[in-house]
Amino acid sequence: MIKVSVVGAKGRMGSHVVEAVNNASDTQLALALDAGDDLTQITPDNTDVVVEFTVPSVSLNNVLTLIGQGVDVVVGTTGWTDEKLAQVKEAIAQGPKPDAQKVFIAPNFAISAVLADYFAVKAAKYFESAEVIELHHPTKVDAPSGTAIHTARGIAEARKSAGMSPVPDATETDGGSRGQVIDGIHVHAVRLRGLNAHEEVLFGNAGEQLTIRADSFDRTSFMPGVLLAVRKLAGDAPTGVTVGLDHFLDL
Ligand SMILES: NC(=O)c1ccc[n+]([C@@H]2O[C@H](COP(=O)([O-])OP(=O)(O)OC[C@H]3O[C@@H](n4cnc5c(N)ncnc54)[C@H](O)[C@@H]3O)[C@@H](O)[C@H]2O)c1
Ligand SMILES: O=C(O)C1=N[C@H](C(=O)O)CCC1
Repeated sequence: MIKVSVVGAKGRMGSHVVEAVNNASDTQLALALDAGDDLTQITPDNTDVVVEFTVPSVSLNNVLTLIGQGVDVVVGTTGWTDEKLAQVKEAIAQGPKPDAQKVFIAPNFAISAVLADYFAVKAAKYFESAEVIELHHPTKVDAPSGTAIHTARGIAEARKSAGMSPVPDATETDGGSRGQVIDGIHVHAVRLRGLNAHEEVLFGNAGEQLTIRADSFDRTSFMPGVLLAVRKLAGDAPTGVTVGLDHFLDL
């Protein structure tokens, strides 16, 4: 049995993870902690893998504490920047198991979203224009979504590798309506009661359009991906920091 502790266990995602861990035949719940709890209760004696779903403002500190505790961590919380990832790598190097520590971070655990992201990166070099629209429930604290940032960066990277020019855009007045520009790609965030987690990637050429869309209607959609990551970390996942569930899929 894989012993799993959950941090952020009372949250929308964390409570689903507790249920998924309790229901899977190869995992068992160790500790379920939330704000105000002492994370140093989590040790290699009681926990094989920690799943962390909290809020972007606290996640880095939680991960640094858990690395200090010598436990492997699956992170679903958003808000990861290159600077934060560098701090995680440094903490691993200075931590109790620098050669064995595993930290896995995924902006999205839903297979639909991971595939949409993957297909978007493949399509990127074939289209002059690209924009990302993400649509979420109105209780989400961050915008744009971590998934949309990841998608925009992937599209930008693919365009750069293909030697493409910036996306065409003659906008002279904006007022914010063109969204946030991430590595040259416009990202638009919609917050609407009734939605859960959705993303559309729009690609355009003269006379044609490709739309790639992923819809997570329910948070249960994230749980197979979370359990896959837990099993990989308890098994043959690479050491160090890995970002993106695509690394654990046969793509
Ligand atoms: N990767 C994915 O597939 C995926 C899917 C959905 C949500 N998310 C992300 O997961 C995060 C959580 O989303 P949510 O909807 O569950 O939020 P939420 O607000 O429902 O839950 C967050 C939980 O974290 C707890 N918390 C706050 N500070 C803490 C601390 N210092 N230590 C421990 N727990 C603390 C809160 O009390 C709360 O219970 C967000 O960043 C969201 O974008 C990722
Ligand atoms: O509900 C959320 O919050 C979600 N956050 C992630 C993101 O920001 O990309 C994944 C989708 C759901």
